[in-house]
Amino acid sequence: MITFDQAQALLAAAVTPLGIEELAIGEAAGRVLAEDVHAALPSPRRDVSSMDGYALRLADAAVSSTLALVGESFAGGALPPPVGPGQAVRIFTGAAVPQGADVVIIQENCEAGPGQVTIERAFGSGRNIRSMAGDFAAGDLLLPKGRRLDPLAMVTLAAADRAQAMVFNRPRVAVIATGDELAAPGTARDHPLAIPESVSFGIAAMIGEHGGAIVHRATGGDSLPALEAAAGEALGLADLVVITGGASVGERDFAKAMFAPHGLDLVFAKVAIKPGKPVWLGRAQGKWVLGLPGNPTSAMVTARLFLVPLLAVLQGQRGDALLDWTDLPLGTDLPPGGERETFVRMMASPRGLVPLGNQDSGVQGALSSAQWLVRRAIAAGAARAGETVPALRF
Ligand SMILES: Nc1nc2c(c(=O)[nH]1)N[C@H]1C(S)=C(S)[C@@H](COP(=O)(O)OP(=O)(O)OC[C@H]3O[C@@H](n4cnc5c(N)ncnc54)[C@H](O)[C@@H]3O)O[C@H]1N2
Ligand code: MOO
Repeated sequence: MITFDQAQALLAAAVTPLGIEELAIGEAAGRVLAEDVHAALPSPRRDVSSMDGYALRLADAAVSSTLALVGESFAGGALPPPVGPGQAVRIFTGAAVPQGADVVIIQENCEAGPGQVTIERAFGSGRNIRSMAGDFAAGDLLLPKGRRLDPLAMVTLAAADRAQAMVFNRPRVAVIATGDELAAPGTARDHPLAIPESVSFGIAAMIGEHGGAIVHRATGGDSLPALEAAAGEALGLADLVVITGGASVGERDFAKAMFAPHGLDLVFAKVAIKPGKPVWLGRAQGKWVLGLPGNPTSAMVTARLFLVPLLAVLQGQRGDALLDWTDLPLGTDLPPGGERETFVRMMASPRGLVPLGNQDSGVQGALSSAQWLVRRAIAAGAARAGETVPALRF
């Protein structure tokens, strides 16, 4: 059996990004940039006021002085006239600072009269002026290739004055859940031998959060001919097929077998991890196939550890960038590690991380309380409360 690191290296070596396309900015949220984005303009474009008030010369800014109002400056309005000695311009937030002015006194410290303004109160040392290009200059690199256009990056993209962006294609993903016992949520109560099909809903949500588009969903029983047909249909529609269940060694574990007539080539199968040992990755008809164990906790842990990096690489990112372990303190002692590398489901507490009480691979009830996966090496020694351990956001 290969180790977790070996499996990650095989994934990174085998998988390459999908194609790229140009999208209008309004369509690009959530995509990954396939180009560097440079600023077309400086920001701010010129010296602008950061407050509503009066622009004047610092030399004229004594308390009780009265200045002649010679114009006004609005954001997006005409450029104001210059300010000379003894003069001021009415100014608003974001508006151009007139030539000659080097301070804006906020209006709360002034009293305006007809054609004039008097500085009534002492003001602080701030000039209330944002300098031209103080944020970025024209030509500056604002967003690198590989950056996901999350809500914050969307602001930066628009500020670069870009109407469109080159982005990686969204991976089209098919999700197949297998098992004769599975029934659609809401219907299991009607069949004494059925259980709700839960896993694919978590997997589909994770795919959506990481930039994939679900193009097909199916639930298959445990009959091989029907599963072979389902595999063919999914391969025809998607860049990636995620199949849950049937990954182990049971008589009706057909997840790999159903892709065999479609030319399945395995990248790896079986990894020395707990939970999730039966996870496998392959390629068939030029499409990726990721097999996850059916046990709900195992499926979600292996999705976080393999599906998320796989989606990242398909979208031009480094898969290991999504495996960003942080050292965090334990809130309790941990027993020694076993013969498989273990990913312990943990919650944050004021004392540090504490494991969920039930670490069984089949857990569904407490799964929503799991916030972190703590990595425990094969045969790791016991860990004490207060020690730091590598943790990954689950
Ligand atoms: N003799 C051995 N038995 C097992 C081994 C082994 O090495 N030797 N490995 C175990 C491990 S580890 C795991 S993990 C499981 C995974 O097996 P499968 O991927 O074949 O999963 P299934 O048998 O199909 O299902 C396991 C369990 O999960 C439930 N399930 C499956 N799919 C769903 C779903 N979509 N929604 C909700 N629940 C689901 C299923 O009913 C089973 O209870 O194998 C061990 N066995
Ligand atoms: O590896 Mo399985 O996921 O332990 O139960």
